[in-house]
Amino acid sequence: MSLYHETAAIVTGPSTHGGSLKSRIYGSKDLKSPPAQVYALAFESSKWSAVLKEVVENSQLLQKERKITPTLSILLTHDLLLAKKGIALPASHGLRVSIEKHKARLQSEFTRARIRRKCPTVNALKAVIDAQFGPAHPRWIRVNSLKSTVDEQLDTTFKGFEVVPTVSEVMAPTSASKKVLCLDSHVPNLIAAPPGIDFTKTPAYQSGAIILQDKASCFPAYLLDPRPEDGDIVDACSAPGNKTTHLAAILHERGGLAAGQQRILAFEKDRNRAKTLAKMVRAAGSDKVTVIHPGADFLKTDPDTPEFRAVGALLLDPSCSGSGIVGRDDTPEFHLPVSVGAAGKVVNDSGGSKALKRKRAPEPPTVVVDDDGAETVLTEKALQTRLEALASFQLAILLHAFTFPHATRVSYSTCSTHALENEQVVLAALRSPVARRRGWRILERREQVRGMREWPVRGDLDACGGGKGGGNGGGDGVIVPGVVAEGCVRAEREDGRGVMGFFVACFVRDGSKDGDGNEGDKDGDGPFVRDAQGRIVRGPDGIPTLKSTGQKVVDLEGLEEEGVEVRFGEGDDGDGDGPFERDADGRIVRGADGMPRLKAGRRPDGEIESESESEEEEEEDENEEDEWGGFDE
Ligand SMILES: C[S@@+](CC[C@H](N)C(=O)[O-])C[C@H]1O[C@@H](n2cnc3c(N)ncnc32)[C@H](O)[C@@H]1O
Repeated sequence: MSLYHETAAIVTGPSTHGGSLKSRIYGSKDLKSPPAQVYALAFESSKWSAVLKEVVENSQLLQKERKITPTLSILLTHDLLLAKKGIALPASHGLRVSIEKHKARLQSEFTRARIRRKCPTVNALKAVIDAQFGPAHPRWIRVNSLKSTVDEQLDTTFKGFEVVPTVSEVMAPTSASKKVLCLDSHVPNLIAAPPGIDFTKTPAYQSGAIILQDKASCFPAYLLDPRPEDGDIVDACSAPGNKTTHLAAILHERGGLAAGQQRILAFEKDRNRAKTLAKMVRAAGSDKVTVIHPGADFLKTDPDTPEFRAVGALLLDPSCSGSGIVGRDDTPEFHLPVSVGAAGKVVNDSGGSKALKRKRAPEPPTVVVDDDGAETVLTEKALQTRLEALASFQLAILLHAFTFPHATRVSYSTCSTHALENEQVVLAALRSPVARRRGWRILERREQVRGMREWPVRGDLDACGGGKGGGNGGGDGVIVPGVVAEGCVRAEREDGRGVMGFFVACFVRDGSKDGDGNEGDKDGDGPFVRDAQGRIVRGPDGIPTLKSTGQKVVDLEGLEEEGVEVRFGEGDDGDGDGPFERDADGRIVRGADGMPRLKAGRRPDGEIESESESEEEEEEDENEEDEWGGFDE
């Protein structure tokens, strides 16, 4: 069966699977054509079917070609007039021959339909159709403060754009390809532009001055609110690096990086994804302050290792079900053309105009998305099992972060809409022995940075145990559901705010409990010795000194014996230019994984590097540059 017959059968046939168009297609065991192709054809043809119905009826195609059913006529006309590659059938295939015979007539009816809609070009008509049916989602652009400023971008990349006050004006169908933008009122340095404008070819995008990143995905680093006094910051699950680079931008603005006080320690378990992370970090200009641990499982790190003694804050964005980013499946109505036969009878292959769109009955979410964006349709039971496994992994990451000796802030986020991965993980973490022992509590709404405090969509009260009340969000063992729910931040797809589905919460503690080394922090400004400006004092080796002991937090001499990985963004050694190899221009030389190379051929993992190995890495590194396709959202 051809792609067109299979798609027509899905579009018109009775649904045995129920649920959305996507789950019906991906759940069908009988399809011979690739499900993605069937879905794209069904969805796109539905979007265009109101226009194509006119084209087919006015060209009298159905009267002339009796073998083409009304459903097939829409699918074929769509590909003939709108698909880049035309009809996906061999040139001699009967269906292709039947439709291509009428190309000139169909084309001229299409032009008439376009003019009736007052669209001067096909692209203008496409923009109108996309705006009607495309996701109501602006293009979110984060100006990377490591490389540029909002003002600079308004004068260059966005020159000629009209600044409008609300994101709904940017998302309005009439704005689809208009030069309008909105400066976000919650997240600093964030701009919303219409989805129809492609920024990936702009110099700003290519140089890393702007990064395409959904607004909700900017919440974790912003809510974590890292400051110079927090010391080193861990990003536990980093690739592709949107939040890692956002952390760097925030720290840069606060002067922590300029003073060389802080590093970002970025973990990524998957080595391939760590390569993407390294590219993104380099392109965003934050490579000098970011130490990437490629292939490293954050859960296997030992928080008591001297390398982590200066870690004051952690950002946790672990793998999740991805239900917040599942593509919209709000399938448009499929308009069928009507053909009047010789006897004046209406000919129709499915009994009149049929809506593809199922009633929006509550249906269990059945699609999950992995870290690489691959979608899987699951039964409700399988979904529940998957969510439980994810939730226990997410909780493990959170509880591990709670044990870092000097950590006082931890953000936890997912792009999932399921309470099981969100509020319930937060509650379980607050109830955990380590949270109680070390005084971890939720960062209450009133304590959050302005933009997050003012963001109106909060956690699910029922999922937090219901009820309302004052009090606090943990810490001394008292967990008040209303406080926890208000402390949690949610983002909902399709609520008119133009964001993806997302969840974030931040945990804090005062750092004086549990004999964790902070007892020397009597003045409340953290565990390290500071200069008159309040900056952490580091020795020539870049290591801070603890107030409590007067000793450096890392005993470098002892490290090698202990087999500890020593990795610094920047540092000094005997000859004053740091421990890493540098090129003729003084730039740090990095391996294929983005890690700086230690001098004397010593790799950060402590092994001696052979010459041939190092050449291979360089070659690989060059190839990677070629593959760099820009930032992902
Ligand atoms: C949701 S993605 C992170 C997205 C990233 N924070 C960003 O904003 O670009 C989760 C990442 O965590 C990684 N990961 C999962 N488990 C991990 C672990 N135990 N240790 C380190 N990385 C892990 C996955 O490979 C994946 O790349």
